[in-house]
Amino acid sequence: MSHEHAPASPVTSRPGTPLKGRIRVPGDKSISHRSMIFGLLSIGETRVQGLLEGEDVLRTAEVCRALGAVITREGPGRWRIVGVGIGGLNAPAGTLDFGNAGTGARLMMGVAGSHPITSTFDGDASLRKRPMRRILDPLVKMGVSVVSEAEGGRVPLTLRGPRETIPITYETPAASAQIKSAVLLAGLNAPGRTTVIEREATRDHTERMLRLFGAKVEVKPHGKDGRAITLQGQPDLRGTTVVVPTDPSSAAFPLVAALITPGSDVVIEAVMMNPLRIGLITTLLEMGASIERLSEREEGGETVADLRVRASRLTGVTVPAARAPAMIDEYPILAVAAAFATGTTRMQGLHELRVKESDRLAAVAAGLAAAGAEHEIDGDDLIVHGLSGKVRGGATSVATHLDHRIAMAFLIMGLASEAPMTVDDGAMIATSFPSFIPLMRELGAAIGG
Ligand SMILES: O=C(O)C1=C[C@@H](OP(=O)(O)O)[C@@H](O)[C@H](O)C1
Ligand SMILES: C=C(OP(=O)(O)O)C(=O)O
Repeated sequence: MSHEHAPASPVTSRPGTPLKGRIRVPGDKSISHRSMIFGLLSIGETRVQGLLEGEDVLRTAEVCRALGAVITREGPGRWRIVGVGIGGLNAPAGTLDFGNAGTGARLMMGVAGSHPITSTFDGDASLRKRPMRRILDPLVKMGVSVVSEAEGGRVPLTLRGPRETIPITYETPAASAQIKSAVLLAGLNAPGRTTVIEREATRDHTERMLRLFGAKVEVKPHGKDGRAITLQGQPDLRGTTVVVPTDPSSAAFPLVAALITPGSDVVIEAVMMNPLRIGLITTLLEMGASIERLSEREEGGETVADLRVRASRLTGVTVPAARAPAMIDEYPILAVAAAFATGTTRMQGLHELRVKESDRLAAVAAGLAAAGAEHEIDGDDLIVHGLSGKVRGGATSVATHLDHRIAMAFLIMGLASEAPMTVDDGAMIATSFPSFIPLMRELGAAIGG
């Protein structure tokens, strides 16, 4: 059953030698999901290089197959998708099971919901707790019927698309690339112009990929930090080649590991430097981190850089709420860095963390407490009082709540704390970063089951 998992597998990390070497993390999860979805919605063949072969993306691939795409794996990270084109989706035979993947589920609600088919969405126990009303509200305005849903707009839920989808102008109620993308993807099958207004700019991978596949998209500034994105509906998307740059949200883990483990000197190769994704690097530089951006170049339409990271004395800072969209998935690992810093780090405006794979504010606070790291939650702010490099560690079972980023963050903590750290379940790491443990071991980290 989709909402059940194999028995938990605990993982332990231990303090050891400095981290040394060069690694390259896998492809970006956001772009990988989207490359499958755009492949499905195109006519002809799409070839993907550097796809993240994590469980979340593989679920999206499976769903694209159920909707009619022919998808083949041609080698490591190399995939071929033959799409059905906008308007051409097949009615799926069974439930669309997204496992742990919020991005996959929410974006595909826009895709399937805007077609005259009935589709049922489900996922694991974590996905079943996450709010979907934020996607259903705009889709209903576009003419989509929500046939049934679990209490409070959660999966399992069933959508039926209208004969003709209605183009809308919609202002997103939260800074969320998933909401923006669901509406734009639904707008692809609506005659006329669909506009999404966001008060704060969020990751722009959907807009970039729309253009790459041949859609007309206008992006205008809106207010102080926002954008208005307008799409001309029912374009002919044409299959193309997608080169997936590496995932800065995965690079964040070895990066912080090198900063907090004394004597470390590591290069993380070809990290995607999309400005809407690198709020963590900005923050760590403000904290005094030694991070050099080397050999900047283009890969897959994005700037990438090799990051040379050396162990550093970090100082606490205030992270403004306005930076949250550019580092939304990085707060758990920033909280770990902050525990090793000198002074207090205040991370402001973290309400969206409560609706991720777990309530990440609560999960981070519990993990910090188990490791003897001082912290407080003040409304939507997380405050960590740094221990100047001397974190006790020694937690014997940090509760990960089916959340990959909680698992990885506290395993990184254990590389530099005084006593080892054990997380209750490492299985979910495979959703976004299946090679996390082998790559960290390549750098000399002591992490094991
Ligand atoms: O659009 C995307 O690919 C993502 C958007 C973010 O979610 P929200 O849109 O809910 O902020 C992020 O947390 C998630 O990991 C990936
Ligand atoms: C929030 C995340 O992903 P998703 O919303 O796709 O489950 C994440 O990867 O940290």
